[in-house]
Amino acid sequence: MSDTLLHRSASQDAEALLSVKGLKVHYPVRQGWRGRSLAVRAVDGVDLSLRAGQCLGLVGESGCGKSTIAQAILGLVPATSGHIRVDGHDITGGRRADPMQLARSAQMVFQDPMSSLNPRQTIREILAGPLRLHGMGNRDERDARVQEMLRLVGMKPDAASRRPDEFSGGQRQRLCIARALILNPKLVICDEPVSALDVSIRAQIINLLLELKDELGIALLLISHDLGVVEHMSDRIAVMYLGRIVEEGGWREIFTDPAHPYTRALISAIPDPLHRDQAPERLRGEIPSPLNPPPGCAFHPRCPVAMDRCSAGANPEFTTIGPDHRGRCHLIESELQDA
Ligand SMILES: Nc1ncnc2c1ncn2[C@@H]1O[C@H](COP(=O)(O)OP(=O)(O)OP(=O)(O)O)[C@@H](O)[C@H]1O
Repeated sequence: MSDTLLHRSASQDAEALLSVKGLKVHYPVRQGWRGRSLAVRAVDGVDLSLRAGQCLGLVGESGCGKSTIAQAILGLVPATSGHIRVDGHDITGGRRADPMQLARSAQMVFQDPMSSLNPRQTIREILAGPLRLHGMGNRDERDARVQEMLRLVGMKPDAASRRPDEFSGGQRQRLCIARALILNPKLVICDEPVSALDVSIRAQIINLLLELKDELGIALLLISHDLGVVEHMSDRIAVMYLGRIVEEGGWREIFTDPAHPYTRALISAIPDPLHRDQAPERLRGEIPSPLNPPPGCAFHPRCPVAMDRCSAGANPEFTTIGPDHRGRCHLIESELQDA
């Protein structure tokens, strides 16, 4: 890596609200009855960096390790190795973060707003719950904060005395967003925030998240297998395949000049004619098991342009494509050498 890039990434990290370095999360499993111990390499050496006011889209097929990264950032699964810093707090390396402190720094919006709100509680009780847990404010102050949050997410004041089943899916997701923001976190992880919603209201929730990001200066980590949503929301994108980032860069780099065959295949599957200047490169087969990843480049069995060297040796290292663009692929290495 060039000195300039090293310098750039060091200065980016200095400003980063979220910094993930060399993260591995391996789940131990046993094969068969009294079988040998194996490891599911759900996350296998991931670096990520995200600044305040920025949205980083983490995209990849189901099972590639996106949710495991989110859980590790929230301290819900232990890192096997590597480091995670959230808002200046190291939450790995043996010094587990104070869960209360971490909850004030990072919160999550889940995919399914139906199941993530307790149907027996009023919206006031649901939203004020985190404030009570953290001993913040008296009853009047908590009520005022609940009203402030309802306003922020575009809900009427009388929503506070109602229960979740009185609201539509889109309104419930607004309420989940209000609950995630009530402690004033600096990082919000959105795991498939619109995929359970009607297509007609997805844009409203996406726009709300973008407005809140700008208004509050929060950092958004958007997890999705839907590149259309990621394209709409993200400033930067990291494309993940079988536990590793295979390409990352700014919005423009990823969507106008995708370099990795996996990214190209994902983009060609977006149902938007603007991105279909070439015949779609359909992905062959299923994502392999992280219990037994393919040798060489893990993507080679499904890659439409795989070469002999892709199935041999180690997974490719990152190649720098541009100032804000890098990818792991032997083809990228060869193309840059030939250029
Ligand atoms: N507790 C666990 N024990 C063993 N393996 C697990 C565990 N949790 C997840 N995995 C495996 O780790 C891999 C990554 O899972 P993860 O849920 O992080 O992927 P994902 O990209 O978020 O998928 P999805 O989009 O379906 O949520 C998968 O192969 C999954 O089966």
